Amino acid sequence: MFTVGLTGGIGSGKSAAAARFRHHGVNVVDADWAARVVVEPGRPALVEIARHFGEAVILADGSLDRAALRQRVFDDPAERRWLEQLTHPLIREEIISSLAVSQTTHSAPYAILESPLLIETSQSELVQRVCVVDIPEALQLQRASARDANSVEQIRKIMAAQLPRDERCAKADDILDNSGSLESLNAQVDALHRKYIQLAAQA
Ligand SMILES: CC(C)(COP(=O)(O)OP(=O)(O)OC[C@H]1O[C@@H](n2cnc3c(N)ncnc32)[C@H](O)[C@@H]1O)[C@@H](O)C(=O)NCCC(=O)NCCS
Ligand SMILES: Nc1ncnc2c1ncn2[C@@H]1O[C@H](COP(=O)(O)OP(=O)(O)OP(=O)(O)O)[C@@H](O)[C@H]1O
Repeated sequence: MFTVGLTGGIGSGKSAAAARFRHHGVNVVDADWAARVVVEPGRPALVEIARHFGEAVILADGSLDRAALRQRVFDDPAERRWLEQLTHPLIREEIISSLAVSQTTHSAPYAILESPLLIETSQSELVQRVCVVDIPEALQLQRASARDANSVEQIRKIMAAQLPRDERCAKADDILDNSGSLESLNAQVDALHRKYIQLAAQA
């Protein structure tokens, strides 16, 4: 099925845009969700993580202590790369399975892959078009820190591990400007939805 990649840095508004695409009956597959599934208790990747980082990243109930691992990997790029080489191939497989159900379960003629690291990884091979949710970096920092328990310092480190704004926008086929209101974002998504229906029909 024709698939559009929806990307943007942390706190840019991908989830907000994705919610509007879902409202139109589009199957939105979320890479952050896939990243959680592959490290659930009982999955081999969680055993590997515990072996590499130690029991300090495992909670009493046996699940991953995400805050502890976040601290470890965004403080040390080598540790982040280790985690990525383990999880990214698994995340990709999970995404492929979730995209496969689009045709049978959703009314829209195209699917969305929502991913913060679409352009940074081989996930870009899974899409025919790239849509970037764009906001100035200062606003990104402000919205992400208002939402998360993460400190401003930690969000800066996460942003540093992602593509710079200009490089991401340079790879975009379409750009959603989310520096304004949610109403403005929704109106832009509605226009893109109409465009993607046409593109899917031609594909
Ligand atoms: C380090 C982990 C455990 C922290 O979990 P936590 O629940 O705190 O954050 P969550 O997964 O919701 O991610 C929040 C945001 O951080 C950013 N982020 C996450 N991982 C990465 C990464 N490897 N590089 C750059 N940014 C990242 C994204 O913008 C994401 O939306 C988790 O992010 C993780 O497992 N990351 C590695 C897998 C990955 O690359 N996921 C990104 C989607 S493919
Ligand atoms: N246009 C807007 N006006 C005001 N607040 C907004 C707007 N768009 C999104 N937000 C808020 O900004 C925060 C980040 O948005 P959202 O969660 O959609 O970003 P995201 O790109 O999915 O982030 P992440 O990569 O961290 O998952 C949320 O608290 C959201 O409610």
